[in-house]
Amino acid sequence: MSRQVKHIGILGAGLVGALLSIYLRKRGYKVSMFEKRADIRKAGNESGRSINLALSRRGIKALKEVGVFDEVSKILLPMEGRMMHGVDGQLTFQPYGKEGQFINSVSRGKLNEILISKAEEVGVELNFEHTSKNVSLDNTHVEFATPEKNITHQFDLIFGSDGAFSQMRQAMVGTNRYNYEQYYIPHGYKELTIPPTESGDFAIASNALHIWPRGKYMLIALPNLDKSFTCTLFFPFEGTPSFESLQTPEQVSAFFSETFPDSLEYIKNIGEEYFKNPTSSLVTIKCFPWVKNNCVLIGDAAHAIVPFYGQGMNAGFEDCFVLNKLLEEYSDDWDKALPLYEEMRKVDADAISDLALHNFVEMRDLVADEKFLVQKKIEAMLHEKFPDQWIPLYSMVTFSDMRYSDALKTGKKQQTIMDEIMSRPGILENWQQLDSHLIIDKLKAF
Ligand SMILES: NC(=O)C1=CN([C@@H]2O[C@H](COP(=O)(O)OP(=O)(O)OC[C@H]3O[C@@H](n4cnc5c(N)ncnc54)[C@H](OP(=O)(O)O)[C@@H]3O)[C@@H](O)[C@H]2O)C=CC1
Ligand SMILES: Nc1ccccc1C(=O)C[C@H](N)C(=O)O
Repeated sequence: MSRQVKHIGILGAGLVGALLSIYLRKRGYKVSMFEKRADIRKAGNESGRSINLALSRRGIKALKEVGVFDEVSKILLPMEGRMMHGVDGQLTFQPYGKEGQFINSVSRGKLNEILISKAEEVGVELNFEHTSKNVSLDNTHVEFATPEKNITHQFDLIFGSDGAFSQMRQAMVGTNRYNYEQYYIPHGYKELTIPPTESGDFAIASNALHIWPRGKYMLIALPNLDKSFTCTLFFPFEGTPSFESLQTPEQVSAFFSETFPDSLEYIKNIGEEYFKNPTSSLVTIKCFPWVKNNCVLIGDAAHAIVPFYGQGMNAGFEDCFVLNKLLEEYSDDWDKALPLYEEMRKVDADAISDLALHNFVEMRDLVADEKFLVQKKIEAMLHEKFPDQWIPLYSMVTFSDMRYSDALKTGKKQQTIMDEIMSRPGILENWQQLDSHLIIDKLKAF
């Protein structure tokens, strides 16, 4: 029987749920959104475990489509490249793309507030402090726990945008022949802060994403609107050094002065700061299908990825954009749109999931290697000369909207060619003499 959809329920008013609600309301549906937390516009959002987000092309495109980008643009801080901090305090800058291309540091809380306000403005029914407890995949209803009582609501269609530990996905996992996989990396993360200087300025350059790459782990810092930086230490849970091996303020202090010495000029009282915030874990989750009867997963609920490419939110926003395009194309025939949505997005989510895991190695290790930085320069040179024929992988992912799966495929071909080039003797000194036409021909023939 075909789906007749009038009333849609959305579980989770995080970034993806809130954006999705705007899309669907604008298409004319009655949309009710339910969020476990209190309204962040009133309650604030101080979790002490918030990695700053990097909004880029895909996310921006999805925000523009529903007319919310102008508002969002006011809270963005452009980052034009990576600023690497050596142990000796030496700084090396690596641009992300061509001149004028950048990614945007943005606070999750502030962005979420804008999206929720927009959802309210377009007529989405908002329900806070509603935790979905029981999703009936067969009857399309949900039981919610609220501070007063439990209540059940019935819908024509329900989206689970309730994040990495989705309650709706939990219900799906319990069904026959459901595929589910989760993987915790050996590292966790801890938030630290670089406050503004006494004169109220940024302590370090605000137009870059700062990295202290140290091989097996790293510290990063992204700028905030109040001129502070949110730093994140990505560090193994076990071994030496690790979260386990640093137990006292003295140990932390000694470790930081040895490993990230210049950071101590900016992070005040690291011994105390370190123990203020919790240590959180990092998980990759893959599952399929994303659609069961009239229940649909989207965003992190469908594909939780590690944060290292800065693409989790962009990918979730792109889910909304793609779904909306399919609904447009098939005149809101959900029976046609939903199978295509899950088929297309699953392949792309798997691709960005793998890319994100690899970008951790790039950020914590490769960016400290001269050879890697020269490879980036060669690829930038090729892109400059042949803008449509050689697009570096980072640019395909971040500054284009080609499918993640296509970017991954092309990136692998390019890497094979670059591996051979980088193995040539003297390449570090002579790279500017490379015959770029020959390289492009190789890629075409691949
Ligand atoms: N920078 C960071 O620290 C984080 C970034 N993100 C980014 O956001 C992107 C998009 O995330 P998105 O898919 O929207 O997921 P999110 O985790 O941002 O949002 C899900 C929302 O649903 C809430 N929720 C969870 N369970 C229930 C439930 N049973 N009933 C009702 N509400 C529930 C969550 O509350 P609660 O959070 O209390 O579980 C949260 O507010 C991610 O890919 C990632 O890039 C996401 C999380 C952290
Ligand atoms: N937002 C982040 C959060 C955590 C870790 C990395 C990011 C990034 O954005 C990395 C950036 N894309 C980079 O490749 O340098």
